[in-house]
Amino acid sequence: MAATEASNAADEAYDVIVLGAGPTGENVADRAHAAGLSAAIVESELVGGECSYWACMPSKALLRPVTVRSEARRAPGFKDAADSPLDAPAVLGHRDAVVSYWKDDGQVRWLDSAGIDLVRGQGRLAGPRRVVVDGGRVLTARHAVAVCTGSRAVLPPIPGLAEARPWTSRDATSAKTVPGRLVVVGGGVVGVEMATAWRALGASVTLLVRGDGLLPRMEPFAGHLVAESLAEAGAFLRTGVEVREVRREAPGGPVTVLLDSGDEIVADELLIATGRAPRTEDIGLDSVGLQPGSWLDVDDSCRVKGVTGGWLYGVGDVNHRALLTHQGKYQARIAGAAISARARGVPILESDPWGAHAATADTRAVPQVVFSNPEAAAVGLSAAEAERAGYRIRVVDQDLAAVSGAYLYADGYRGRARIIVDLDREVLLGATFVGHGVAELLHSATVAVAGEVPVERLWHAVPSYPTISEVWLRLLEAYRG
Ligand SMILES: Cc1cc2nc3c(=O)[nH]c(=O)nc-3n(C[C@H](O)[C@H](O)[C@H](O)COP(=O)(O)OP(=O)(O)OC[C@H]3O[C@@H](n4cnc5c(N)ncnc54)[C@H](O)[C@@H]3O)c2cc1C
Ligand SMILES: NC(=O)c1ccc[n+]([C@@H]2O[C@H](COP(=O)([O-])OP(=O)(O)OC[C@H]3O[C@@H](n4cnc5c(N)ncnc54)[C@H](O)[C@@H]3O)[C@@H](O)[C@H]2O)c1
Repeated sequence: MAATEASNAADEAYDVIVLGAGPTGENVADRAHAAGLSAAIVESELVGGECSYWACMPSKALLRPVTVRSEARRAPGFKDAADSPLDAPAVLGHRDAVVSYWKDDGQVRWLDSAGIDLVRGQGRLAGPRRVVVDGGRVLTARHAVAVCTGSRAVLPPIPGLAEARPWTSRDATSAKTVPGRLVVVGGGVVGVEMATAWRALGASVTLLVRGDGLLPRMEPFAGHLVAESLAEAGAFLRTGVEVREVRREAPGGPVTVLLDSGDEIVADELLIATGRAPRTEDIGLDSVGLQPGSWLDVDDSCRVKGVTGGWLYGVGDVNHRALLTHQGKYQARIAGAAISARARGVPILESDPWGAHAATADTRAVPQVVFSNPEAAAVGLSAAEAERAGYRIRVVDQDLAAVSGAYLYADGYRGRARIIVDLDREVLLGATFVGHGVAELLHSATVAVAGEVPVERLWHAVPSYPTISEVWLRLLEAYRG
């Protein structure tokens, strides 16, 4: 259909059309509907998206028993009981239940109850404000189209890799049996979490990392502590290696991974966890003057730059601002508010930093928990990022094991905490915690960073005794001297 073709009587008109019913798309549609706009959401697979079926939910279902067992092993009275291997079929069965057996009835019911129309099929832009579903049904948007099509795993151009049919994150989160030997390529979040889970479920795991450590986007001590614990769990970690070639002679047979060093590793499965690409190659971006396959370049209200009329939004993974479910949902709340304000003709949007229509946290206060064993949790800038950005900073470190709450939490507790203080404003730019039980500690730091709470006021935020949160006190004492 020509990009300029006018809408006709058979077209279905909505105020807002959302492409992709992942966590982000669901929330854009919900916010639009809550503001009194009509909304349709187009989904080609399962309502709930990657997060619900092949990412956050199944991966955390696999990892939770790993953490529980590890903590139980450090609790007097439990050690022996927790020494036996994990019951892999039970863990995999629980994972299947957590993802509702890859059926989306529950999420569809939620869409119904929220008053959002679901259109099943592959959506493509066909010119301004127009979406064609599966090449037939035509939807038109009075105010906005929000592209929330997410991301998929990338396969690097390694000879023989595609032919070897490696696991991607989808296979690693949905596999029905435990491979005997698993090679994982990539030391980022997916690589670390999946190496942790499958090692604990009984696989012999070799983790191949190109750089010099794990979790390179976090403070270096996070990667060190997680690597130490993976090694103690029996995983093999090889840093500074590059995969040169991959061979699988027969489908389902063993796979051989050849390294630059000349070494060969033979395994039953190979997981490639080397990052993501946007799902924008076949959504008609060319019909509105954009490059198919590109990340969507958006402003702080998540409106795509350079599109005449300003009706196109890119929200969630697809804009590459922060590839996390909670940030996608946050962006959805901001974009939903901006769409409805613009639809009402509000003359000036609240687009200053931290305004209602600016996803400011995306650049200042992104929290992330890596559900490794131990957990690694961080928000805001690392020391290296703060220095690169030109801040005058002081880095304050504390041994988490020295806190009474940690001492009681687990025998032989190991962990570390760091805050980054902006010396000019005396507020926190970032914080990192590594150790058992720190996932739930992170939000305190997120409030401090996003709230730009002055250090002198944080001094009055008294942590309960004896909790791991008491590390806040130690950090502030060390800073104030
Ligand atoms: C293994 C793994 C674990 C993760 N764990 C976490 C975690 O613990 N915490 C966290 O915050 N983040 C986690 N993430 C990241 C998280 O999954 C993503 O940030 C999140 O799913 C992004 O949401 P989204 O709605 O933008 O995209 P998606 O969840 O990818 O949803 C996009 C939807 O769009 C649909 N779609 C695509 N193209 C079309 C089209 N043309 N027409 C119609 N529909 C279309 C897709 O079918 C999909 O349903 C993890 C990622 C991976 C890979
Ligand atoms: N708990 C969580 O919050 C969670 C869990 C999983 C994934 N995620 C999100 O999903 C996204 C994707 O995760 P990911 O781990 O795939 O990506 P990533 O970008 O975090 O890590 C990919 C790693 O692979 C390395 N790499 C790239 N090409 C390579 C190659 N050819 N050979 C070897 N190594 C190579 C990169 O240097 C990088 O360290 C992340 O942005 C993350 O935020 C979040």
